[in-house]
Amino acid sequence: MEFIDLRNVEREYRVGENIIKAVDDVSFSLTQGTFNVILGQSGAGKTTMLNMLGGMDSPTAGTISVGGEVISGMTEKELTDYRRTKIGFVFQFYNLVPNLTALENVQLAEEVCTDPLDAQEMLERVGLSKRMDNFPSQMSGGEQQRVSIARALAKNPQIVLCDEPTGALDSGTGRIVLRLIQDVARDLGKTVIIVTHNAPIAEMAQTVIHMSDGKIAEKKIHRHPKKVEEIAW
Ligand SMILES: Nc1ncnc2c1ncn2[C@@H]1O[C@H](COP(=O)(O)OP(=O)(O)OP(=O)(O)O)[C@@H](O)[C@H]1O
Repeated sequence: MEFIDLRNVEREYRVGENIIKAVDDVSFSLTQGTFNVILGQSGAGKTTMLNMLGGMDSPTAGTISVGGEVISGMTEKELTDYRRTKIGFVFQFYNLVPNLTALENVQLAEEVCTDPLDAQEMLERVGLSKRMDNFPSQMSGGEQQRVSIARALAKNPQIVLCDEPTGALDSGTGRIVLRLIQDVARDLGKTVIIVTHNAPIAEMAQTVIHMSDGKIAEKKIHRHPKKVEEIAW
């Protein structure tokens, strides 16, 4: 079985009389240590998928396994533990703590994880060795996103989940951030999943899960994924 494995996953929402299938009978698998994109238009079911992979939500049917462990039937407490130890999150709007410095934001990982990586080293890896004592408000959007990447990696997670990580950045800064996620995650052997509506980003991925209307419209494997510099944005 692959590292991440989804079988016939559904997530239904009941709104009044109606049932909405945000994710509808989705099956796919992803290999450990790869760079993957879940692509889709607004309403396709990407966030619902990300929430289930990240242990914030559970499917109403089907199974999700990660590293041989079935997460779809976990209790709230088990899911909290899973989120805390196995997943690093990178969000569109960074979600840094405003009154903590860059270093302190990354050090938060040490408080919640059993096997964290060194916060200073993670900030050096993302090119911020000179900005460790800066507060988020003293940094550009791209720099704040680099702090949030360092924070996600410092947890030493198995999976890095990124929700529109370049959505608030100009294209040049977005490229730098994507290259960083790709390079640092590869060096550290992490499995990356980026959720985006931005189709060119998918060309960088080894696997693309294209979602439409809650279903998989297409699954693509790129034997030779493009470098971020080769992508027409
Ligand atoms: N809590 C909820 N209650 C009812 N319907 C929901 C809920 N969350 C999502 N949905 C519905 O499920 C579908 C998929 O939503 P989802 O947020 O996963 O899409 P998305 O691809 O992430 O979209 P976007 O890019 O706009 O964030 C949509 O039709 C949405 O309205």
